[in-house]
Amino acid sequence: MAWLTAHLKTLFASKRPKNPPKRKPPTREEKGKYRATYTSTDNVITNSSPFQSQMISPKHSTSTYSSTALTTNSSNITDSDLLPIIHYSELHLVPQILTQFPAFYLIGHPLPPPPLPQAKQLLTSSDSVKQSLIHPRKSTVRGYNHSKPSGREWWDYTPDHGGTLLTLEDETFQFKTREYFEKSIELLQRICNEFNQTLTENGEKRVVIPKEVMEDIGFSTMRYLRYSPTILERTNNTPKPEPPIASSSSSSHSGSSSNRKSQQPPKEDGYSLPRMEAHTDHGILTLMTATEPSGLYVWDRNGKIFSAPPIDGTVLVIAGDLMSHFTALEGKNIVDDGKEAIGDGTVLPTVHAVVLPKGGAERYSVAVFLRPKKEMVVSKQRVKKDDGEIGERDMTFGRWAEEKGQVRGRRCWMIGQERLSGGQDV
Ligand SMILES: O=C(O)CCC(=O)C(=O)O
Ligand SMILES: [Fe+2]
Repeated sequence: MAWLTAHLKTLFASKRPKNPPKRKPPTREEKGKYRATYTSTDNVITNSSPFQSQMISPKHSTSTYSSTALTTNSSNITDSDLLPIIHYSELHLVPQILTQFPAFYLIGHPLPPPPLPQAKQLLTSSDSVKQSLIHPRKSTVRGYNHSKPSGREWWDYTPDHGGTLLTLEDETFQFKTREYFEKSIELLQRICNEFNQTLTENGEKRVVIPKEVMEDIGFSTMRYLRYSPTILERTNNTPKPEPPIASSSSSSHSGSSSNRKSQQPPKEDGYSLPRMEAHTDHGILTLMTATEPSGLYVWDRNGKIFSAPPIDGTVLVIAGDLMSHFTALEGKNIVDDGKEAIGDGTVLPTVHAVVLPKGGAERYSVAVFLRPKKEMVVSKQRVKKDDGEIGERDMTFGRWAEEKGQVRGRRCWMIGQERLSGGQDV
């Protein structure tokens, strides 16, 4: 496992990609062009959007879209930290965009409205209903789960058996859930296909993402999440100072201090706001949508943070761990070669976290995870054989996920960002 820890460190300790794409600051003319396109052409994004992210329209050259994002090296969140928005008709831009941005919004897509009402319906069901949706073997990726100290609960869809297991007995709920899941997976598979359209030097298409990802839903799933101050439970392990001697005799009942502690209202100090710790997703791609208030943040490979609020009509797409395996430099693998395997076209997994803003409102979100079968080989790993020769061993998706799970702090691969994760696993 040392290899994995070392690998995680090299991936994210690197401040810059090995061959960072050269980006020139936008000229005044380019900036003007960007504004003109934004307001006058596609008219898809309106100024009513509270977050005016950049639109990558069919008329844009790829050199234009980095204009606002390259103006600062700071990891502070500023107004100019905007994620790109691309149109469904421009999916071919995705392989390049994901090397330059940790996420993008997709507009003009064929998905039905996001099943946020269904997320609310399920996650505000009675406790007995929720208990009945817990997986018999307590799987945390199937059925209902909660994490009270993090103020969130979630439910993972089970696609097998037409989505009829561990679900609500409600036809509309089941229909809308299955429909959104299936259409989202199709969309993510289409995006994957774009990675296989790049030509090699011989003019052949380079298969970056295994074909079976496009043909099989594998271990894909969809998650409904609810973040709420009412779920939060104060679990501060810091021992409380002993009560003063004078009063201790009268209050020496055992457990009184912890009782007092649990009666305290949750303190809104960033560690006790509803949240999900910084992490990367195991799979290939994740599609997300949420209600306000948002609280979703993504990091790029240089440690720069982008806020990723919901924007009407769009979905947000981020990269999972497997994208870095699939898009590593030819002949290298990220497990053994670390930074050396990262080239201009390598997509790193997107570190992301949710922290609800202070104020008490709830947040619902839907995340669709494109994941292969557990047995799918995602890369080769070099091993020293008994006779001293170097051989290769298959790294399957299942093994990757399992070994990542054994690394302490596994979900926060980003060195130096421990504060957001609270240094804890989830
Ligand atoms: O709630 C969200 O928006 C993010 C959920 C997420 O990152 C996850 O479930 O892995
Ligand atoms: Fe995630």
